Amino acid sequence: MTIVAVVYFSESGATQALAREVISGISTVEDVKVIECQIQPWDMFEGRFDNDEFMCLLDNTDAIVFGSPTYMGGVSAQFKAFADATSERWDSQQWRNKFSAGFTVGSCLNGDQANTIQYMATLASQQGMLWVGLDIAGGYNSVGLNRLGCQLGAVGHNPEGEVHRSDLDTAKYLGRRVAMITKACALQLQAL
Ligand SMILES: Cc1cc2nc3c(=O)[nH]c(=O)nc-3n(C[C@H](O)[C@H](O)[C@H](O)COP(=O)(O)O)c2cc1C
Repeated sequence: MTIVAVVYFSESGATQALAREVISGISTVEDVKVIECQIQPWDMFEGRFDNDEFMCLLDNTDAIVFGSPTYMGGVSAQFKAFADATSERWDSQQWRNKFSAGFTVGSCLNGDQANTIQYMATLASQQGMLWVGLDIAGGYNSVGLNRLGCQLGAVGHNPEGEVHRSDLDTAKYLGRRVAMITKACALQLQAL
């Protein structure tokens, strides 16, 4: 069975709302199992992410979707601590050829969310993973998906505590896209 994990940090729930949409998009694809992995404050020890069980779960996946709020134009410290912990998989390129994608949310309409997604794509590349962006031209979707025009991943705007409906739907679309691509290619990639 194809397994897709959604790894995210969320403090006040907006990134979690996007994560739940990504998960619901993944769940629309038959024979794909989804695992929700939320980075918790108690996973941090002296500034480092330390949760072996969490990391081992991710080892056994075909794809990992990353999520973080945008903090000061980048990922949150808690997500970065998780990213730093993946360095233990880096030297052996243990996560090579897993698919990956990313989502984020900020309280500004253009609060440098794209920079957060760019970092996630860099992390994925460092791990030899394959990045899946959006195949939706911003402003050209009949139901308003990708209204913020970021094709590298799903970006949300959370002006007053609630993520815009169209951004939630975009996250769901991205989850389904990752699941479909992963399901179609995972076996061939494992053989490489
Ligand atoms: C320390 C900090 C830095 C932030 N920096 C940004 C930012 O650079 N751009 C932005 O649009 N929003 C920024 N925000 C707003 C958060 O991204 C926004 O509230 C988001 O919805 C939080 O996600 P969460 O509800 O999953 O915790 C910042 C919030 C905090 C607490």
